[in-house]
Amino acid sequence: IKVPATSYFTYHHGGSIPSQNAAIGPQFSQPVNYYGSFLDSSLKVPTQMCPPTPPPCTKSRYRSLDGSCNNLYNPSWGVANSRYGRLLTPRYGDGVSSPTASVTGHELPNARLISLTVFGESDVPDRGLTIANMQWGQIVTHDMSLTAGGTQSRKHTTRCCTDDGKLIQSGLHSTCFPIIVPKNDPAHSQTGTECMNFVRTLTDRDNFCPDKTQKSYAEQLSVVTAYMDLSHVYGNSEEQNRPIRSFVSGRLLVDNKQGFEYPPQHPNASTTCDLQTPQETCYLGGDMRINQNPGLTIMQIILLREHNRIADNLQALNQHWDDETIFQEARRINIAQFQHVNYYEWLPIMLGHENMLKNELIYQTSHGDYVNDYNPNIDPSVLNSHATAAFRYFHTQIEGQLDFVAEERTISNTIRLSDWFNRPVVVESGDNFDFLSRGMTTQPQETTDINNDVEVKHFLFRRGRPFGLDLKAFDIQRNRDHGLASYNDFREFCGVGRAHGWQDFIDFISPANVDKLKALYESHEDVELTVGGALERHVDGALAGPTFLCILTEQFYRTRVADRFFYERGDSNTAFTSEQLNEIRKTSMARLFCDNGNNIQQMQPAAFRRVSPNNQITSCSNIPYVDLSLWRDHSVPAFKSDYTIYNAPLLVKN
Ligand code: HEM
Ligand SMILES: [Ca+2]
Repeated sequence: IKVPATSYFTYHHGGSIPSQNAAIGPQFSQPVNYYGSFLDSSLKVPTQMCPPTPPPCTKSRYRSLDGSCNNLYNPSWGVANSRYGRLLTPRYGDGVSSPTASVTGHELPNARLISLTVFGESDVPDRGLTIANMQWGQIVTHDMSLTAGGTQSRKHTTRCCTDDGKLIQSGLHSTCFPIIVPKNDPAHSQTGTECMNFVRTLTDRDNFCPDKTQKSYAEQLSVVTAYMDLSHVYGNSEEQNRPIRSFVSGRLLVDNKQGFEYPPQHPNASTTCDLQTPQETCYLGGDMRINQNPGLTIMQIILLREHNRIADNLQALNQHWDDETIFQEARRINIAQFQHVNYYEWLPIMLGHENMLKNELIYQTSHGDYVNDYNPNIDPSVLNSHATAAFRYFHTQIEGQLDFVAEERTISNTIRLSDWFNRPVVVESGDNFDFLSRGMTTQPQETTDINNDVEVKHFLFRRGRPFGLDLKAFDIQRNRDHGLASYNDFREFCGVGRAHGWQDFIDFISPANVDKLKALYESHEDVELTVGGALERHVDGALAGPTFLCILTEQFYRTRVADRFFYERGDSNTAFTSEQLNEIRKTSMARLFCDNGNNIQQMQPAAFRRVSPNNQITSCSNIPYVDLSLWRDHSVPAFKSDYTIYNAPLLVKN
């Protein structure tokens, strides 16, 4: 399919707002914050701890932990605990903060019902991609955003439903927005569950300091740095970073078990993991979601071990460097490698290589070329439409059965995802780390389509019970909670074309699916972004339809050009040497598995892709590596001369 000429392909480049259709009345969303400047004043914080204005930024060689001072003109852009960005004004039911309602004023159709009737649950293996591709996506997500006040780990402390699945009738908490289970639900009717606990995201209206930039409607807060800075490995503040550092030789803190490094034990395990015994492992990392599922935990451990591997190399090369210098230099290299894998290996699979080149998300670089297009006018905030709808579309790629795979790539065991949510012990017993890593790089992910695996559709976080939550229903409910503008609003914004009736959706949505929507929603204006976008036929070469692709493309453009520390920059204060940059560009997912498994000897060079005649398993020694000897520093601590830490105050307590 070809995308219409007026589409997103060029829309973020001349700095102009896309033209508006004059026929659109004021009831429809209009672009706001196109280049975003509303965040440039104070942040909202609980009244009792409104901080003084932060001190002016010092020009550091290193990123702050909370993201502050990345943008020197707007130091609070992209920081942890700030607002998501918006492309279009929200559609709250009351225009201020209540969940989206139908244009008729009625409630929107039940989220679980939409999940059950519009979205399927067939398990179709992807023809080309491995589970590692899906799993890396979740790692990218966790670096960029996390809704405030939520938890994805265990039972939420705010209860909207009773433990036996009934709606709490009186005194319902103001943040409750439970999903009511339809009467004839194929799963939950078996156990009599009538209510799924769902808690609304905290916004800038929830008990914060006075702020002159307060708008007439609520904005949700994200608790992690918007920058692609491995905040999930290093934490989002000094307070989160300190307990996970060893303060020796620049290393992150690890527990040594059978000779291998694992994250330290969480001091309050029972609050975040679903332990079967009090002794069971539960990890502490830079992000509270580290224990959520085994594949994610493995990726977090790989990035943790990679930090320590780099630190050990730097220490050996530079005996005169102190702990802080090694820590910051290793962190800087680890982030650079991560950004490289994201922009040059992973995102092209998701967004399409051509699309990325065309929109200048990447360039055709050679050797050590710098890319100097940093733009301090662009707000790096993660777009609400990206985090709450477009990027969540890839939940369709989740595979619910995880194979254990031996070095010769034979399957020795298979586990159910829902037996291991928030129980990371599975990754550290015996050879499981390597068996699961090879499973991830052997087993196909599920096809990017309208299906969601039953393990996340009926059994999410089931904690030993027969059934659990529904991730698709959650995504739909979250879309309403955040009051996202409608699918049709985004179609127009993205140049896909505003639909004037149901029939106009059939350009990208199959007639059968349009009929399903028509049977559920009262108006075509009611169809939500997370629903409509997920039904679109994909754009050639990408894994999303034109509306989602527009949002994803815009997001990853901003994430790169709004990051002063992006690894390809040539700025003399922060740049790698051109030779070092050339080395960073050799990073690959395959090499990360090789270097950080317990004992992984072989891998296919393109680990996000299935083994094939063009992508054969080979010895790790054949896979290119980053030569860290280029970081030998002859000029005694040259790096330390302009090194300062910006000690940002904690803005909002989690
Ligand atoms: C086994 C794999 C995964 C599981 C179990 C999982 C589960 C979840 C859960 C429970 C939430 C919070 C739902 C809510 O309360 O609103 C969530 C949010 C999200 N997920 Fe996933 N997910 C997985 C993989 C992925 C992948 C592969 C991607 C994308 C490539 C992704 C993207 C997102 C995004 C963008 C959010 C919102 C983040 C935020 O701003 O808070 N997830 N996921
Ligand atoms: Ca981050």
